[in-house]
Amino acid sequence: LDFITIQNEVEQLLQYRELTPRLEEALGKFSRRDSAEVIQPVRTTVPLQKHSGFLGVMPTYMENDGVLCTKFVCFYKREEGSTLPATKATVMLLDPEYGNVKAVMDGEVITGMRTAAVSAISAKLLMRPEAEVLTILGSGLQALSHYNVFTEMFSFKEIRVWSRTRQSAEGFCRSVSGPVTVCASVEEAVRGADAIVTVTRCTEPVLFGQWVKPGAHVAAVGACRPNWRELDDVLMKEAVVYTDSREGAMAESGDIILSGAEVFAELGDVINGVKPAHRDKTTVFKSLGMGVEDAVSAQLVFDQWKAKASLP
Ligand SMILES: NC(=O)C1=CN([C@@H]2O[C@H](COP(=O)(O)OP(=O)(O)OC[C@H]3O[C@@H](n4cnc5c(N)ncnc54)[C@H](O)[C@@H]3O)[C@@H](O)[C@H]2O)C=CC1
Ligand SMILES: O=C(O)C1=NCCCC1
Repeated sequence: LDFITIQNEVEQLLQYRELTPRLEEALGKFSRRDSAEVIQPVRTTVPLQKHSGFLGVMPTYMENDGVLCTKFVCFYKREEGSTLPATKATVMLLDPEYGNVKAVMDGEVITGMRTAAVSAISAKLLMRPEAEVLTILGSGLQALSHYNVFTEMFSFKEIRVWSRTRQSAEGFCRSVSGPVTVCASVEEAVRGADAIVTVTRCTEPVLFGQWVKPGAHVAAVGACRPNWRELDDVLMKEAVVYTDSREGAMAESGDIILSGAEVFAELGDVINGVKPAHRDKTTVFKSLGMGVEDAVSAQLVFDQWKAKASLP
């Protein structure tokens, strides 16, 4: 086997049931900073000024696991009303011994599922167990993958969705089954919510601390540039802030850099038992996305693909 391209099959090959435990393990490995486990530099970002976008290159090597991977992801601000996707990604698996490409796969499903699964891990660790109300701000690709994994892993009594236009929030609700309601404003959507997922392309705060119930858990997924925001200073300063990578957060998260909020821990520190999970407090998990998440996802896709094709 020399080189394969796995495109549309990724969706069939990747299941949260198998992916989520691998991601949890990978987050723990990353936070140990052992170079035999994970080498993952902060992503290199090249501005695509003419197109209001960025190319992110995300290499990762997991020596003990024999996994060498890189993702290329372009992400864009996009004009209001644009139907073009916010991100477009390709994932490449390489043989670490010879350097040859083992597989090239479409990164859209991987990016959607691994990001949502990591947010769900943050909720498993940091959300109050009696949580009943989930709010999703945004109605795009990440909103759907977050809806799917959060409803698979938890039993919310009520799910609220807000989007910039009522039409897109209604379209989202029609595309899923379950107890979902459309909210007319962010305030209406988040007041009283136990868990809040922010998956917007906004560059100014959309979620304000004054509306957030004390003890709620926020998984903040958008605003991945140092001058972009989704959350306001009040929320960032009142909450206990967790992230996927401290270095990534200090380089890329406008919510952390501009608010001056302190990062309390990485999710991996909680998984490794070296930092506590403050479930009793308001918590923010600031997600930037990591190459190691793509690496374990791509390896899982590759293993499943090989098993399906009955290859050695
Ligand atoms: N942390 C991570 O690992 C990752 C983060 N992302 C980020 O997550 C966000 C969502 O990604 P997708 O769902 O793929 O995008 P999408 O384009 O499919 O959906 C974006 C949503 O944001 C809304 N939106 C756009 N501009 C807005 C504004 N100014 N205010 C409020 N809402 C606005 C859109 O109406 C839409 O509902 C993006 O910011 C993306 O860069 C994406 C992939 C991974
Ligand atoms: O990790 C990723 O993949 C991304 N993170 C932030 C912006 C778009 C893609």
